[in-house]
Amino acid sequence: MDSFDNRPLSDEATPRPAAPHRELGTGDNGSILSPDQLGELSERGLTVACGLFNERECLALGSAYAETPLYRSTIDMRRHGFGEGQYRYFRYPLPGFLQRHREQLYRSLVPVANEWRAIRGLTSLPAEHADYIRCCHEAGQVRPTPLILRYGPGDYNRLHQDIYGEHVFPIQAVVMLSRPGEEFTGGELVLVEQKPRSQSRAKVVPLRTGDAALFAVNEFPARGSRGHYHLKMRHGVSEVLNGERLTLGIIFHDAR
Ligand SMILES: O=C(O)CCC(=O)C(=O)O
Ligand SMILES: [Fe+2]
Repeated sequence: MDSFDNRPLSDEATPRPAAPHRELGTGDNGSILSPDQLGELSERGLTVACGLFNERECLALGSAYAETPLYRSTIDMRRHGFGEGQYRYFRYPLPGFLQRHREQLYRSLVPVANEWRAIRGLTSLPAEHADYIRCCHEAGQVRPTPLILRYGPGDYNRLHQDIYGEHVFPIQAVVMLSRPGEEFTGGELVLVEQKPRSQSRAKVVPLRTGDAALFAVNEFPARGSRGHYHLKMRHGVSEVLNGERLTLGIIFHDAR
């Protein structure tokens, strides 16, 4: 069972000043993302949902980093040439609220994913994550991909793409669990966009605690004068200068 959900989440933690949150969930489109956010994601391959995770959820996930039984594997980034730092993939069942966020986010993101797929001439993905994950599992992609990443001073994450098999849900989320500027400095999330026959463009994504960056996993379409072209995306993290930086990654496909 999901013991994680029953753990006492301390309400006595030092209250953080509330960030001025961008509106989440207009209700009109049944999405936790506003039409503006979905439009920005669709056209630019990136949007930020401020305060998607609340303070309790961030604290709970941050302090759960040390709880080994929650994870299926722990990766030393240096050993694999991925950078410096460590990350841990959750095992199933995911903590209840993480499972709910993954399903709810999927439901909000799948219209953009399907719009991108239609431009590529690909079939639509199911509206519900449970049905999508069944397709992954049937294709042998059975290992859960949500993860927590931990970076200390000098740690960083090389530019990469999180593709784990034939099934690739084209959007992923990175949620900031730590308090930037207080708990760590440096460590910016960086996206690099590659337009065909052009030099690369970098985008630094400022995130506060609980904010989620939502961005293209491998590519997204843009309209050109002669139809669509595709921009390749890679993401990484600049060097952490001081302190400890924890993030949650939510990837919607599973891994082989
Ligand atoms: O730590 C970050 O900001 C990036 C995490 C990441 O690469 C991922 O979740 O796929
Ligand atoms: Fe990643």
